[in-house]
Amino acid sequence: MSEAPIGPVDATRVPRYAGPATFARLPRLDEVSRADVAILGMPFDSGVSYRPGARFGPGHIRAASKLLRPYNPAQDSFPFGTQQVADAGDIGINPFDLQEAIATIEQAVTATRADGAKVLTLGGDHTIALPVLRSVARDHGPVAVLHLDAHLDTWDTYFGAPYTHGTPFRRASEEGLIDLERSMHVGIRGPLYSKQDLEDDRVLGFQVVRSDDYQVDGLASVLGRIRSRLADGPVYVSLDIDVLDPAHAPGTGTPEAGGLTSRELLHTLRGLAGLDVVGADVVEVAPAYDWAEITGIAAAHAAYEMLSVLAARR
Ligand SMILES: N=C(N)NCCCC(=O)O
Ligand SMILES: [Zn+2]
Ligand SMILES: [Zn+2]
Repeated sequence: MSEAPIGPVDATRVPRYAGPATFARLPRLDEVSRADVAILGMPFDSGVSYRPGARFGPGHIRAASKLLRPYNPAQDSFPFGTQQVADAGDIGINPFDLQEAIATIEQAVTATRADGAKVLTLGGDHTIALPVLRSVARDHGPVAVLHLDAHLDTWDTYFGAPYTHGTPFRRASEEGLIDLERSMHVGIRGPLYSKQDLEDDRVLGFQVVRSDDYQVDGLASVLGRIRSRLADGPVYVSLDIDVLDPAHAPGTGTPEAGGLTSRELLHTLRGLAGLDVVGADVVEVAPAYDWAEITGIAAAHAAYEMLSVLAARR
C-alpha cells in the first residue's frame, strides 16, 4: 500500500455518537482509492423460517460498532491501520423475488471484490452465504467453510423451496463451492427434525463441533480441532449470530438455548489468525428482538476480530 490507510473518524475530536453511520466510523468505499477489505451490507430476510427482521441487521451492527477502538490488544493488531477497510454500504436486494435477490447479491459481491478487496458481509439472513460463496469460489475454487451456527443449514428444502436460510450449505455443497474435506460447523445444538439430519450432514462431509464441546472438551481442544481442519488453503468464515446463547444474542430469528458466550466466540475467532481467510459474513442479526444492543455489540466485536485476523495475514 502506498498511502497510509484512512481509519475511523478520530473519537478524541468527534464524539462517537456523532459522525458517519459507517461501520466503526470508517470511510465509505467511494472515499478511498482502493480497499483491502470492504464491509458490505445485505438488508435481506426473505429466506427466514421463523422470526423476520434480519433485513435491519446491517444498520444495527453498524450502529453498535461506533465504540470500537483502533488497537486490538487481544491480537496485537491495528485492524484499520495496517489495511484499508472501507464501508461499501448496503446493496439493494429484491425482497419479493428470491432468485433475483440471490443473483443481485452474487453480482454485488463480485463487483466489490473485482479490485482485490476481501468482502466482509453484514446480513441479512443466512441465505446470502450461497451467492457470496458462488462469487468467492469462482476465484478461489472450493473453499473451506468455517460455519459458526446453532443450526446445520444443510437441510434440503422448506415447503419445497430450495433457497432459504436453512439450506445454503446444502446448495453450496451440491454446486461444488465448498472444500468438504476441510469444512466444519461449530456451535451446533438444539432439536432437529430427525436423526437423519445429522447423518445427511455427515455424508456431505462436514465435521461438527457441538456447543457442548466447549464445556466438555474446553476451548483449547476446540480451537485445535478447528485449526487443524482449516489449515492449508482458503477459508470462508460464516458467522450466524445465533451460535451465541440467546442470553448473548437475543436479537436473532431462530434462537436456541445452550449456546456459546460472546467470550467463547471472540476467542474462537482470534484463534483463526494466520489462516488464509478469503471472505466472511455475520448474519441473522434481527434488531427488533434485541435489547440494549446486546446482539449488535456482539456482532460488531465479532466483525472486529475477523478484521484483525485479516490484518494479521498482511
Ligand atoms: N440459519 C438459521 N439461522 N436458521 C436455520 C433454521 C431453519 C429452521 O427453521 O429449522
Ligand atoms: Zn442459525
Ligand atoms: Zn444459519
